[in-house]
Amino acid sequence: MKIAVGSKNPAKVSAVLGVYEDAEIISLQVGSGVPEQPFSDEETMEGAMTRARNCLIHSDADVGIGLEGGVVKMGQALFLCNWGAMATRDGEVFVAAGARIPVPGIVAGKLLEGEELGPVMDAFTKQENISKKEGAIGVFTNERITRGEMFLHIMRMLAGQHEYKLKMRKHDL
Ligand SMILES: O=P(O)(O)OP(=O)(O)OP(=O)(O)OC[C@H]1O[C@@H](n2cnc3c(O)ncnc32)[C@H](O)[C@@H]1O
Ligand SMILES: [Mg+2]
Repeated sequence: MKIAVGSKNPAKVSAVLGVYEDAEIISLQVGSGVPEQPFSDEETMEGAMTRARNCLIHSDADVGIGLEGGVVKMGQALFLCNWGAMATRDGEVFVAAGARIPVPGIVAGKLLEGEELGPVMDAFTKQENISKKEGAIGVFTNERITRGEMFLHIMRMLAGQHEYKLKMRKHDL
């Protein structure tokens, strides 16, 4: 099976590798069709789905994967929100969401002013490329859950839904 991932971000690509160890995996920079910083579940999920479909348009892969990070407002707090999508050649699209935690007020304030989480996290931690490494979720959970692990969880839910569908289809025959 050939799998195309719609991102070059190592935190995302490693999560796909973690589930599909034996597959041929390619990474492509594709459009998400949503703002760089999605601000709702709907927007973030749509970004993941568009990336997944774009992977099938721009490659000959059997399966396209889109992983997208955003934030969502709940009450007074902003929560990290992450979605994954898997598109297949027969037109199926599976989706799954990741674990969420609220971000500290100082970070939320910057995002509400229009800044992007990636650069805000780098400034906050005085480090570089946090979004490609442990991610915001890694920083704020003391690295008990890294961005890669969070996406790995999403990948398991995508792969599992795909497998279940194939299993059910076999039973129907
Ligand atoms: O190259 P791509 O695949 O776009 O990877 P990305 O790191 O930009 O990731 P997203 O577009 O999915 O995320 C949207 C924005 O939120 C940032 N972001 C999302 N989750 C993050 C996290 O856990 N840690 C740091 N930044 C994060 C990210 O850097 C972007 O500014
Ligand atoms: Mg991005």
